[in-house]
Amino acid sequence: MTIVPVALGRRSYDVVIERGLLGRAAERLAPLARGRSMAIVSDANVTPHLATLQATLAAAGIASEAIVLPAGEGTKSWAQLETLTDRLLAHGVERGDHVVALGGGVIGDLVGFACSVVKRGCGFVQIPTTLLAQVDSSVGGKTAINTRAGKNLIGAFHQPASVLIDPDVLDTLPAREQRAGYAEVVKYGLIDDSAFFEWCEANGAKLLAGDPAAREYAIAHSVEAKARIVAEDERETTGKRALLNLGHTFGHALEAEAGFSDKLLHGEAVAAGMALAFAYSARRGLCDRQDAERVAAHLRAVGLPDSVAAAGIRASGIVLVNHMRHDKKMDAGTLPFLLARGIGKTFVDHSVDLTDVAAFLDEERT
Ligand SMILES: NC(=O)c1ccc[n+]([C@@H]2O[C@H](COP(=O)([O-])OP(=O)(O)OC[C@H]3O[C@@H](n4cnc5c(N)ncnc54)[C@H](O)[C@@H]3O)[C@@H](O)[C@H]2O)c1
Ligand SMILES: O=C(O)C(=O)C[C@@H](O)[C@H](O)[C@H](O)COP(=O)(O)O
Ligand SMILES: [Zn+2]
Repeated sequence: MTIVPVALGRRSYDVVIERGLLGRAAERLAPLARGRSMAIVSDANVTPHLATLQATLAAAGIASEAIVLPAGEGTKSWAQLETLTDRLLAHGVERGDHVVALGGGVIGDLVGFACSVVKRGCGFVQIPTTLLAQVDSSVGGKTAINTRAGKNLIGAFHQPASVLIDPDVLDTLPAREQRAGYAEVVKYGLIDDSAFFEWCEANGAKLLAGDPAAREYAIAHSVEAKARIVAEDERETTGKRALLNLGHTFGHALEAEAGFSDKLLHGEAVAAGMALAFAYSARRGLCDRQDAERVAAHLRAVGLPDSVAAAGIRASGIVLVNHMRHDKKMDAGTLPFLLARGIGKTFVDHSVDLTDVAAFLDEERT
């Protein structure tokens, strides 16, 4: 078992990582249940794991009500937020209760946001069931839904009370979703840990094939990296947490162009976005072209997109840049960009000209 503390003063919590933990989750959830029925929110593809969780709770004498929402990015919407908050209120959730988010980043982000507003805030627990959610979205308290204007534009910071990670639930996750989650694993190496990027180059294929040791190492290492950054800059005000946005300004623009649909998964968009951030850094003379090519080569090697075209997007540079103008990092008309001086040397650049980014994206298409 690995326990990673997320140190946030009175909002501190532990991330527990242990194979088979789902079947023993009642031990950790009992104190949070307070003898009341727990609402468990999940999606239609996670029902086998939902059954395991409800059975272990029932065996421990804890009642639960399942709220099963449609799967997919479209569920991070006003409509599903309304459905979910209505269901939570009908369940009788109190401010002192803890709602369980059992699913990927979509369920985690939606449930976290719902719990930040229901009765002006109730507790929640993350039990992430995708690689992406285990290495990234379940930790750190960013919660949100998407709107017509863009990705994650309506949301709140609301920390979970606990994060319970069972790597074995990934056995049922489709290969494409494993790859998408792996993009956020690679991200930690690219941000500030070149040794971890080398580990990814050597072990990424093994991890994606379901090797338990590689999987557990990647999850623990990623959670430790995220916990360290979030503890330093919980609300993304100092620039430190913004590093976790590497590849996301490009990536969110690609996702918006894909209509937040299964055509392009978040992790796939982030993979292409990270390759673009490195290629743009090289074009600006900030980092060696070999580094940019090495990043792209690793992403391609594991089957992730490394360009706008490989992400299946045909939009012009200006169309993509217009999506970027909605980015939450926008500050008095300028958009801080996550660029790199090399692998493991990501930094925030405040001098990026969006017209130049549009020109770069147009060149990149040809
Ligand atoms: N809050 C954050 O810090 C943060 C960080 C990264 C990403 N995100 C958000 O997370 C979302 C993406 O999350 P995701 O990649 O987990 O997507 P997801 O939640 O849509 O899950 C991916 C797919 O896998 C299915 N699934 C989940 N667990 C499964 C399992 N164990 N077995 C079989 N199928 C399973 C789901 O039903 C879905 O179809 C995006 O909206 C992104 O913006 C948030
Ligand atoms: O936790 C963070 O901070 C991140 O940036 C993690 C990202 O992987 C995640 O996709 C996040 O939701 C993006 O942040 P946003 O503020 O641009 O929505
Ligand atoms: Zn992300």
